[in-house]
Amino acid sequence: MAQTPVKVTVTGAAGQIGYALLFRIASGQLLGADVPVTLSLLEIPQAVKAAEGTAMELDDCAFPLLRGIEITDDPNVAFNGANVALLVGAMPRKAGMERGDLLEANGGIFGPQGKAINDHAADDIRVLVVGNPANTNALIAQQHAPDVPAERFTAMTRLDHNRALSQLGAKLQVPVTEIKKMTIWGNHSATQYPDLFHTEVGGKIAAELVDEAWLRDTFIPTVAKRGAAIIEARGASSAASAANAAIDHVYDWVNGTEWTSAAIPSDGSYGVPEGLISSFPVASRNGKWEIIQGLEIDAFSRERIDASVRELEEEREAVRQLGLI
Ligand SMILES: NC(=O)C1=CN([C@@H]2O[C@H](COP(=O)(O)OP(=O)(O)OC[C@H]3O[C@@H](n4cnc5c(N)ncnc54)[C@H](O)[C@@H]3O)[C@@H](O)[C@H]2O)C=CC1
Ligand SMILES: O=C([O-])CC(=O)C(=O)O
Repeated sequence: MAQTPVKVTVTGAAGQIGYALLFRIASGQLLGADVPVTLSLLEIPQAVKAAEGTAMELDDCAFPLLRGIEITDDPNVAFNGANVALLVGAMPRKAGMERGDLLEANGGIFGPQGKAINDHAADDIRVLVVGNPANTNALIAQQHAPDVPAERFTAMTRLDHNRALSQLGAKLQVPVTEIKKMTIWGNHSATQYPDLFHTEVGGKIAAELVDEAWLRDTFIPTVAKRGAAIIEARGASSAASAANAAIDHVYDWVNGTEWTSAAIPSDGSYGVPEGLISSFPVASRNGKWEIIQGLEIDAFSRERIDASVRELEEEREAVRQLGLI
């Protein structure tokens, strides 16, 4: 019997990440080379025409797995029956905007989208928030979806994870495939903590293979500030690498992995207050993320995890004050 296609909804579909993402989803890289998909493209009214142009190009690829494309400016339509939702569309920070302005603008986007997911998505809906500030946008959406299991709302730190793999691989002159157990903790922001104290290369702990000054003064800031460095170099924020990370996140969530990084609702593990959507070392088993337990956290790591978690708490408090959750 023919397999029912999986409905994948992408918001901000006409944006630069959307353009890098949709073709890869349609080609089977998001879920697997044997899984048919339908795409639902959600945009604001002014960008619907551009999304239609992207849909024309998707048609022109004649992807064997692509069974339909829907384009809409109505979240209730876009999320109706959705199995996977990639929330990419967001208001980017502009000159003169404070964090609070950004949180408020995005609350207006992610609250209604969370509600539409709650009311219309399929029972197995999985949500990945890419739009910044990703962790707190995910929290806002989740808080508007009380009927959806809380752990189905996640935010993307896989790009940070991949950046960390690449930086370490270059430093040690090893292929990224030889690096195991990389971990990003905390917020997808400059306070994030890429942790090499549990990372293994050839069976050795990575932090012991590099000098402390490089770890502290080069590796951590390079990974944490890579987004800004890309903007500086390219004149636009990361797009293909962000789309690639979104593909990695969902593929591993659905198909399983023994170790990666994802921002998922905290259950209180490692002193991260329950409910915050914070990045952890995670495995995925039977389609569910699990926080990897039992890691020793030394004072160096503790201080950095706590700083990033504090920022997440401040963001949560700010959106509470704004009445967004
Ligand atoms: N978590 C991560 O690692 C990363 C996150 N990002 C974030 O991803 C977001 C998207 O980035 P780009 O694609 O480069 O931006 P972009 O500006 O090229 O595209 C955003 C699209 O979202 C649409 N949009 C705005 N409000 C919407 C709404 N309410 N519903 C549906 N669509 C809406 C816009 O019309 C636009 O087409 C930004 O917030 C960016 O900061 C970017 C890179 C990495
Ligand atoms: O920094 C930005 O604005 C885009 C982003 O999230 C990243 O590249 O990590």
